[in-house]
Amino acid sequence: MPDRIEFPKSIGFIGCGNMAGAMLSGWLDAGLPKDRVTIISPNSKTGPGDIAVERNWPEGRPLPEWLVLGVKPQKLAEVADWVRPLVRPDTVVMSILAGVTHGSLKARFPEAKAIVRVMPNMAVSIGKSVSTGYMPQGSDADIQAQTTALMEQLGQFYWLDSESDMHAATALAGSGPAFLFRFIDALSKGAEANGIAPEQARQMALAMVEGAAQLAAMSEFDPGTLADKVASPGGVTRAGLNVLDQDEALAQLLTETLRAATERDAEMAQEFS
Ligand SMILES: NC(=O)C1=CN([C@@H]2O[C@H](COP(=O)(O)OP(=O)(O)OC[C@H]3O[C@@H](n4cnc5c(N)ncnc54)[C@H](OP(=O)(O)O)[C@@H]3O)[C@@H](O)[C@H]2O)C=CC1
Ligand SMILES: O=C(O)[C@@H]1CCC=N1
Repeated sequence: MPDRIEFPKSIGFIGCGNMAGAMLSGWLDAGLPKDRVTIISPNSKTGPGDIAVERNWPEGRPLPEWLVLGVKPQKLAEVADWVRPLVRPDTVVMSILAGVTHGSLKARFPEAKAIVRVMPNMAVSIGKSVSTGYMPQGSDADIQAQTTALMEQLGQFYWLDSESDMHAATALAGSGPAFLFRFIDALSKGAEANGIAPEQARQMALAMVEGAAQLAAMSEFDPGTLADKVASPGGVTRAGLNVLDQDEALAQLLTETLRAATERDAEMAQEFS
C-alpha cells in the first residue's frame, strides 16, 4: 500500500465517466474527502461516492486547486471555452485524454500553473493501474511530486522523458486491459468449444489468468522461460504452444495490435491537438 497522502484541498472533474470516475473511486478509497470534489458533466446525476454532478461550476464555490479533464478527446474543443475561466494561475490541470499533447493543452489553458498529462488504465479503481505521466523538462518539481503521490494511490506510476513515448505507453498500459479482456474471452470461448460449460469456462479462464499473472510477477524467471517450464516435451502444453508459436503467430498479432493502437494515438495527437 502507498503512504497516505495529503490530497489537494479541492479537485474538479470535467467529465467523470468510465476512466475519470474510476480514478475518483480509487482516490475516495484512498482517503480523498468527498467534500473536496466537484464533478461537472452534462447528463449524469451522481458520480462515484454518490457525489452530486453539477452542470456548471457552482456559484460561490472556490475554484479548484486541481482540475482533471476526463472528457473524450473529441470533446476537448467544445469544453475548453467554458473550462478556461475555471483555470487560474494557481490551478493544476491534469489531462487523461489520449493523444492530446501538452502543447495543445497549454495553448487552451495558458493561465494554468501547470499542466500534467497522465495515462491511467481502468485498474485504477482497485489500485492496480500501471499509469504513465508526462510534463516537459524543467516543470515544477513540487507538482511533479504531488502528481506522483496522487497517481501512486492508483497503482504503479512512471514518468516518461519524451512525450512521444506516450503513444506506445497508451497502447500498452492504457488500452492493454482491453486486449487482455479479449484474450480471456477467447480462452473461455475456446474451452467452451471443447465442451466446458460457458460459465465454468469463464470462471476458470479468469482464475487461471489471475494465478498465472501473479506467478509471473513473483517469479525469478521471465514469462518466456516460464512458458517453457509449463510445457513438457511432447506433452499437452507443447501441442498448444506450437499453434501460438507457428510463424510467431501470437507475437506478430500482438505486435500489430500494439502498432495499430500506438499509431492511432499519434493520429489523435494531430486530430485533437
Ligand atoms: N476508458 C479507458 O480505459 C481510458 C480512457 N482514457 C481517456 O479518458 C477519457 C474519457 O474516456 P472514458 O471515461 O472512457 O469516456 P466516458 O464516455 O465514459 O466519459 C466521458 C465523460 O465526459 C462527460 N462529458 C461529455 N460531454 C461533456 C461536456 N460537454 N462537458 C463535461 N463533461 C462532458 C460525460 O458526461 P455524461 O456521463 O454526463 O454524459 C462522461 O462523464 C478519454 O479522453 C480517454 O482518452 C484514458 C485511459 C484509459
Ligand atoms: O481507447 C482509447 O482511446 C482510450 C485510451 C486508452 C484506453 N482508452
